[in-house]
Amino acid sequence: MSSFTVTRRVEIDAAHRIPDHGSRCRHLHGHRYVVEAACGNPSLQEAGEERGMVLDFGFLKEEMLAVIDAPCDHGLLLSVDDHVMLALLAGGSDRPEAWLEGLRERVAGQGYAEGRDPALGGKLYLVPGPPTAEVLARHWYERLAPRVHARSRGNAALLAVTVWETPNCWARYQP
Ligand SMILES: Nc1nc2c(c(=O)[nH]1)N=C([C@H](O)[C@H](O)COP(=O)(O)OP(=O)(O)OP(=O)(O)O)CN2
Repeated sequence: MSSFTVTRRVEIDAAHRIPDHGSRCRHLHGHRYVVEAACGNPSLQEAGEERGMVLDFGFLKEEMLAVIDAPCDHGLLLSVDDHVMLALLAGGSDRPEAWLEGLRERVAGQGYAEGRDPALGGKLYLVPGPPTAEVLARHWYERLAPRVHARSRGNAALLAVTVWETPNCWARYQP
């Protein structure tokens, strides 16, 4: 059976750290992340403005910018369990415990928390585990998949998300 795949790439700059890492990756550092989303469809759409397409590249770009670029570009990607970093940032809040509790509730409820940190005012994006390339690939897959489905009116499916941390290291989530 034939099938078609389209892939869109977005790039962001972000900082992270891997708190449990035994070497240098436990220290706060940055990456030029490259994120690729691959979408598939066994056949091309037959009507409307997406006729002849799996999914309009432009629609995929809009969804990736909303889910990845807007909350994370020039941001700080942390684990909700990174108590050291979160305690530092909470120092900028009038009510640090309430701020931390709010973040924990949002990560438990929806799988992530986004916003501004009260110390530096920068973008802060929390995920449930260490922000490795693997965890981020799975996380962005889970956020993007329903948007791809909706945006293609149920025609296309998100197949995989690939996250490049460096030009030589990448991880892919493909359920
Ligand atoms: N399986 C994974 N291993 C590592 C991850 C990861 O997300 N998944 N992340 C890191 C660090 O964040 C680090 O920034 C990248 O790894 P490292 O080996 O240090 O990369 P280099 O700087 O040597 O990469 P070059 O492309 O060679 O410059 C560690 N491991």
